[in-house]
Amino acid sequence: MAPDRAIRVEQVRKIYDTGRERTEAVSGVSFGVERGEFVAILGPSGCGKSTLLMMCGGLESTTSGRIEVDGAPMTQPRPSIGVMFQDASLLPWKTVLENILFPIRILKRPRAEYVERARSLIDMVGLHGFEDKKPHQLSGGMRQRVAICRALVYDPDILLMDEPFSALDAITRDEMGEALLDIWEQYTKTALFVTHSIREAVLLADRVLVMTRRPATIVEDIRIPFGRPRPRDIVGAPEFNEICVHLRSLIESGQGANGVGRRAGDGPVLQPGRRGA
Ligand SMILES: Nc1ncnc2c1ncn2[C@@H]1O[C@H](COP(=O)(O)OP(=O)(O)OP(=O)(O)O)[C@@H](O)[C@H]1O
Repeated sequence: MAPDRAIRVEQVRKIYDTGRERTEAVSGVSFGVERGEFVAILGPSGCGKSTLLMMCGGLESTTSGRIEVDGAPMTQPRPSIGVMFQDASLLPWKTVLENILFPIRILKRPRAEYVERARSLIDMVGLHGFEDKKPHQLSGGMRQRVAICRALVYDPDILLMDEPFSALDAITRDEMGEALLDIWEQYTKTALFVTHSIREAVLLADRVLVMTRRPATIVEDIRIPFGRPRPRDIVGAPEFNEICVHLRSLIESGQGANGVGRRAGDGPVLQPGRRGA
């Protein structure tokens, strides 16, 4: 395994068997994520994206295949992996600061060493002055900002995010995308990010994996040609739009089920670099 490969997924398959019903959610998926890389997973609803993410976090078992994180088989959750879900799931009786510091308590780390980091994350996501508020006093976007801080406070190497902004309105969602870009530029982590939003995937990611309908396989692995720091106005560039259109057509066609997928290393379908990104 390449030393800078943070996540390696090899021929992973997942069948949910409830006794009465067998559902093949993921079928023979393979990919790698380099250290410091931000990889988005896009695909139709119900295709198995969350299942794949949970398996990478050790929160769900694989039926067959292998997942390695930092070179070791992934069998159970680890402190080096932070997770963030669609629902912020904050503790309603705790303040913003205490919610952010909650993982420190769970991991039995010395709280005093993390308070400053928690406060700087709070500032970074624009929540300065809200440290002592309770979740019900915050908007949905603010709660998700708290959840980002909570996922990052103990400095995990890898962040797994499952549609973290999908419950938000379009404007707040854009703001959250920008907040995440800001954070990324300061604390580069390895990230696996599940989203339904093509635009969000192209704005945030270094690579986008496009999945087919269930059982999910990867139909395309495309490298996003925009560097970092990523200009916020990139969303208005014709090339940005061109990539989005291409991804949309792939998802809508649902093509590739049990077929051969493309990898970023195979050469970009769009060859965007040649268009002077
Ligand atoms: N615990 C479970 N038991 C049985 N079936 C499950 C379980 N979790 C998920 N599934 C099934 O596996 C399939 C994939 O679900 P998953 O949540 O991974 O898809 P998804 O792509 O993340 O969906 P969405 O985009 O709608 O959130 C679905 O058919 C779902 O019903």
